[in-house]
Amino acid sequence: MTRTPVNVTVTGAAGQIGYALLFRIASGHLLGADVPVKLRLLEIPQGLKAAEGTAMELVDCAFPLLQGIDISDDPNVAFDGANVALLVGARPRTKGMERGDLLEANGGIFKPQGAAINAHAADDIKVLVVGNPANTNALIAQAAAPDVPRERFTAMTRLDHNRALGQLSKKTGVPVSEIKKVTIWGNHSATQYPDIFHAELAGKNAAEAVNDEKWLAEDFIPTVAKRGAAIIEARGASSAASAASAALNHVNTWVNGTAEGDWTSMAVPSDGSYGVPEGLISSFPVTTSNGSYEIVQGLEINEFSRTRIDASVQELVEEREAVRALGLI
Ligand SMILES: NC(=O)c1ccc[n+]([C@@H]2O[C@H](COP(=O)([O-])OP(=O)(O)OC[C@H]3O[C@@H](n4cnc5c(N)ncnc54)[C@H](O)[C@@H]3O)[C@@H](O)[C@H]2O)c1
Ligand SMILES: O=C(O)C[C@H](O)C(=O)O
Repeated sequence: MTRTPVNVTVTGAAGQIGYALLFRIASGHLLGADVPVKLRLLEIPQGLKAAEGTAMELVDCAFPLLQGIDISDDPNVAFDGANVALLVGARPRTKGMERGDLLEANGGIFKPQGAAINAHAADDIKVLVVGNPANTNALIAQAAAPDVPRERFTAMTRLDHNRALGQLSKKTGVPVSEIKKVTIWGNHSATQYPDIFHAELAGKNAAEAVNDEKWLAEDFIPTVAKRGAAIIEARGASSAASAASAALNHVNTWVNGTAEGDWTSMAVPSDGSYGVPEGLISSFPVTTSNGSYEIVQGLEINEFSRTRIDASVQELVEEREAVRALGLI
């Protein structure tokens, strides 16, 4: 039987993450090697020509799974029938811009996009927000989509999760494939907390195996948390291929499930678990199956972790207060 194609909407399609993402979606890395897709690309008017160029290249790849590409600058068109939405396009911080200005500018993007998702997306819509500040942009889009179940709005901390795996592997020599149960808590920002106290390295507790709290506090945590800035410094542009790869991982895991004995990190609406105020879109350890996720329960949080989780969550609280004051949620 021929499968119905899945409609995947990508915003910011002509940007650098978009360029690293679209070819892999079309070749089956988002949903699976047997799932046909239709791409719906959203750009601002100035980005349409470049998006058309990318669409020409996608056609030229003759991907067997790609069953159509539509391009629009109208969110109501781009989200029509969307089953998966990757909200990548965002307003970057420019010189002289305060955090409040950044949140307001992004409100102008994510509020109408949330409303368009509410009005036009498919009933099974799953949303991943990549564009920064990702957690709070997801909150803005969610607030504008009251008819969509709130748990369908998520933000990306999978890149941070993957960065943590990479750093642990580099330190210990244990291959990434044998590292499990790493967690990113909180915001996708420099306050995030990469936690290895529950992680396993080749079956052994990672914090015990590493046994080096100085490295943990002074090297591992800041390296992971500030990796985005380090990439910008080195490349002169923010992470693109690794961000695209993490976005594919996030959705693929959400749809197809976490491996037995492992979990992943996703920023999802809090249900109050681990003292994170309800409704904040904060990163947690989650397991997924049958297209749903659950926050891992019952983990013991030591003092070292508690302070760091609370600091990142406090930043999210402040961002929520700021967008509330701006009338965005
Ligand atoms: N969550 C993460 O882990 C993570 C990692 C890396 C980058 N990011 C963020 O992802 C975002 C995109 O990064 P990039 O490198 O692709 O940026 P980019 O500037 O190369 O591309 C952004 C694209 O979005 C488009 N755009 C802007 N407003 C739009 C709108 N209203 N509708 C549709 N498209 C719109 C722009 O025209 C541009 O083509 C940035 O906010 C970046 O900070 C997040
Ligand atoms: O775009 C940025 O500011 C950095 C990005 O969020 C990243 O983590 O690489």
